[in-house]
Amino acid sequence: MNVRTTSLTPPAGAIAPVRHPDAPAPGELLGAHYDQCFGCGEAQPHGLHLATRAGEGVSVTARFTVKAAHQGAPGLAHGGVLAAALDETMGALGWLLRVIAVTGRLETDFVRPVPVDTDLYLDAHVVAVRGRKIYSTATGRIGGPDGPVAVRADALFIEVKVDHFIANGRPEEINAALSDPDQVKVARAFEVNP
Ligand SMILES: CCCCCCCC(=O)SCCNC(=O)CCNC(=O)[C@H](O)C(C)(C)COP(=O)(O)OP(=O)(O)OC[C@H]1O[C@@H](n2cnc3c(N)ncnc32)[C@H](O)[C@@H]1OP(=O)(O)O
Repeated sequence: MNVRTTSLTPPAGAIAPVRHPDAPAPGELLGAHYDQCFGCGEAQPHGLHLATRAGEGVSVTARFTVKAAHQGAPGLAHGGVLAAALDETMGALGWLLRVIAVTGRLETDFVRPVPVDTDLYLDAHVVAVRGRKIYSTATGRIGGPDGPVAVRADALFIEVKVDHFIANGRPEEINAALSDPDQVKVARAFEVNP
């Protein structure tokens, strides 16, 4: 029987990530990869509206303002929403590697409660890569980029082909995304190298 490891520690043989030569310059705003994305889409009314910037190496930073719609307990962010913010931030790292990847496993530590109206300062980087497996880590701080840690996560992203979305996504959204006349937007909806 093939027993899958659940460890998020990169295995022997994992290598350092390589920033793609066409990756956006450090400090550059990445913008939404898909305008309906719950994490970053500008046209998604229920979304987190995460604003992500390229960092040095294979790293990004992001800002997320916790809104009333993101509550779990009264006045506090829902843990699943915070996990989504960490997931989305790490998801953006694929754009610096120029690979399409989806989250396979995500482990989150909730360190401090995060009140509504808080700006969460997120940073993420790829730790190592082994074949299709991308090991990443992310931290969310409150009060500023050097503020106390509120949440952190480790994740394993798995590289996929664009067929992953075409075969599994609902046809109406897939067709709408593919028929956008802006080819860069089409490419980014699926995080494909344009
Ligand atoms: C466009 C970018 C948007 C970014 C948005 C933010 C990121 C997201 O939220 S993505 C959405 C959430 N994620 C998903 O929907 C993914 C759903 N899962 C899947 O489609 C599949 O399980 C998938 C693609 C991850 C893996 O399936 P498959 O391609 O068949 O890979 P498979 O051959 O099983 O595994 C490949 C390797 O990864 C490992 N692996 C796969 N899944 C896991 C897992 N959950 N935990 C640990 N290891 C795993 C396998 O053990 C295997 O390792 P090895 O090569 O060492 O044997």
